[in-house]
Amino acid sequence: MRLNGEVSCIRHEEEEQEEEAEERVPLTLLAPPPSQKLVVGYALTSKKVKSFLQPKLEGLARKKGIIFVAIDHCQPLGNQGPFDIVLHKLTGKEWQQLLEDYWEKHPEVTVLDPPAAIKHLRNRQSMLQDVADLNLSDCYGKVGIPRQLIITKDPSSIPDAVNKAGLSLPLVVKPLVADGSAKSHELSLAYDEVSLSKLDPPLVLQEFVNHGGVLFKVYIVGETIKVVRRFSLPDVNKCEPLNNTGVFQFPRVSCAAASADDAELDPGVAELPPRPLLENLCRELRHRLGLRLFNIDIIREHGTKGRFYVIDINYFPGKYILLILVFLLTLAIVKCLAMNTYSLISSSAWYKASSKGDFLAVN
Ligand SMILES: Nc1ncnc2c1ncn2[C@@H]1O[C@H](COP(=O)(O)OP(=O)(O)OP(=O)(O)O)[C@@H](O)[C@H]1O
Ligand SMILES: O=P(O)(O)O[C@H]1[C@H](O)[C@@H](O)[C@H](OP(=O)(O)O)[C@@H](OP(=O)(O)O)[C@H]1O
Ligand SMILES: [Mg+2]
Ligand SMILES: [Mg+2]
Repeated sequence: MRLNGEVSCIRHEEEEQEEEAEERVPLTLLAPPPSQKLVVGYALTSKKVKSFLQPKLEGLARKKGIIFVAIDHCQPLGNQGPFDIVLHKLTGKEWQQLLEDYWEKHPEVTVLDPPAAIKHLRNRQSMLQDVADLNLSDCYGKVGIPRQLIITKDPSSIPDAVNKAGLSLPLVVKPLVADGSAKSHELSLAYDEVSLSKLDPPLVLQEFVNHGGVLFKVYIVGETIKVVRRFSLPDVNKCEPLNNTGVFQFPRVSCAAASADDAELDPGVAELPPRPLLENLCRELRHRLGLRLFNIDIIREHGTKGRFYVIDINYFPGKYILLILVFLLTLAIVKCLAMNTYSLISSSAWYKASSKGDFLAVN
């Protein structure tokens, strides 16, 4: 079995993604007529521009009739463009207001994704609410969220609150706000009750779920789902939690550049979540969240076959950018078709290719 986790060499991962996309996506079938251009306005942080808008991607997009144009996020959007699609990942009320004002006047523009829907993911409580409400359970497994407690003030009351809620130690301590800032990714593990009163709310305290040190990153791009394995935190011995005391900060493990490609993993840990279960979960979340570009982090409780927990949802993640390009191309074609400017031969060929599921596969 080939493990497809994070790889240490960025180039290697880019090449792999490109090969995968080329294998799966009949890109030649996806070219709108040369006269038809799709303008994608983007409002991204400089970090995101660097990781997403790589020259190779821009070049490929241009060949397919997609042009990326930087949006000045301090000026009204109506004075810029016109845009067919607005792709954005910026926080801030001013930007949100500018975008909403623009969208109200230009409902024909595709906004990836609606600001209100993204906002839902900026709070770790509301982020997982839809997964909890969904309470998905079928013959392939069960998907829930870890038991958790939200603390907004008074750290001295935390030990009592944890006791009352019946949460067991250790607890994963996460900042309530998940706005992409470095601080919002500062997580720690709290091993004892006394240390809990030294924490700095607003926080989410989440029960640690043993999962064999491997997590699944599920990328959702429109209708497409892509799953990879990443190394995660190792299991903790819950029978002797008192061996450890204190609060330990841990680094962004899931982003760490550690390859799982050649790792010898227990098959029960490495096995991907069942595809029908993921398809069901992703379809539901896509609708409930109203998002088209996001990823979910999901873990399998160690020792179980089908007990899964969603622990994190991120908007417009950094990987699988070629899938995003393909998604933009499909939007371009849909637009061309709507305007009747796309030839029948090309469209039927494209539909044939896409309905074969060439690039919709979960693997
Ligand atoms: N409840 C949990 N049980 C076990 N491990 C957990 C739990 N919550 C988080 N982790 C571990 O901590 C890591 C970081 O947690 P989480 O994904 O919530 O943080 P994040 O900062 O939002 O990460 P990302 O970089 O994916 O946005 C996870 O990848 C996983 O390894
Ligand atoms: O692409 P993967 O490895 O899945 O990691 C993503 C994280 O999961 C996201 O949380 C990051 O976004 P934020 O920093 O905005 O949370 C996201 O940051 P990005 O927006 O800079 O790409 C990625 O680091
Ligand atoms: Mg995560
Ligand atoms: Mg996250």
